[in-house]
Amino acid sequence: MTETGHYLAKMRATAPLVHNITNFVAMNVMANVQLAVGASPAMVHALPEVAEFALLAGALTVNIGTADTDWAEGMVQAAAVMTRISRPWVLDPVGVGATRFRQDLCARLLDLRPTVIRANASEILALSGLGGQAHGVDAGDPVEAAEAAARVLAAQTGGVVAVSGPVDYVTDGRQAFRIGNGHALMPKVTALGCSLNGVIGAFLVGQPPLDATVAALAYYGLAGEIAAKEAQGPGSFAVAFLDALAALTPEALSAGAKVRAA
Ligand SMILES: Nc1ncnc2c1ncn2[C@@H]1O[C@H](COP(=O)(O)OP(=O)(O)OP(=O)(O)O)[C@@H](O)[C@H]1O
Ligand SMILES: Cc1ncsc1CCO
Ligand SMILES: [Mg+2]
Repeated sequence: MTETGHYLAKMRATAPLVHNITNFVAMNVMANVQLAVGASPAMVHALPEVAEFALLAGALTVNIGTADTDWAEGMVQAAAVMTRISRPWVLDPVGVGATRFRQDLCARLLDLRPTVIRANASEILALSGLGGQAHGVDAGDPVEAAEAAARVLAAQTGGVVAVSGPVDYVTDGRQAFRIGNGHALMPKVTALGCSLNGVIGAFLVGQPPLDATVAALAYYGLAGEIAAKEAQGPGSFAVAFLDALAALTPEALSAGAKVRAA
């Protein structure tokens, strides 16, 4: 694999416009994360304009965390546009195991073949129909428990599947990687998983999906490690994390990335 820093440098050089249909909890955090990494975020979900806006973006992210009926239609319309014009899009099936509405919406979105699915282990298990022990939107299963489900989903969609957790697992159904970067404070700040989708989306623009996703995860986790060194707890960590994302250089990423083939 090419060095991870290469993908960060290329993303920053293009400063891609990323269209996000995300949840109310994540909107502000995610936009700030995307600005910190060097991308250009736009949070657009209104049904009359969402498909039109998708045409402008280099990548789309779809997160079902606080969807309602109109948002769901907008997600399907925008994802259909991206698939039709061969641009990348990322699906985060937040809390998919919890309700019928989430399951039905995710089934429609899976049919549109997301370039990348990024979720915690419990969501990947639920999405593949294998169950899982979610606590609402939080994971209750270890990453290893979802690795086989991730491979099944990747084969089904033809895309990349990323399972986040203490050690992330990424596969396209043929190759797989584990990324050891990250810090235990990350799941203590809400919407950091959601915001990670936005970083993956930015890395996907004009770059190969599997390698771009691995690089985005290593970058995100390494920024978490750096931020944790000065944080007193989840509050100061959130602030330090934005600073670390902005300050990390491609060279430091290549040096600090903990990526191994699985
Ligand atoms: N225990 C941990 N140790 C180290 N890194 C972690 C740990 N848990 C999560 N991470 C990292 O946190 C980031 C977000 O992943 P996480 O699995 O928490 O997403 P999520 O459950 O979808 O979060 P949310 O729904 O709150 O947005 C990833 O970069 C992941 O590697
Ligand atoms: C807490 C929460 N509830 C719905 S979406 C969300 C953000 C983390 O997934
Ligand atoms: Mg999540």
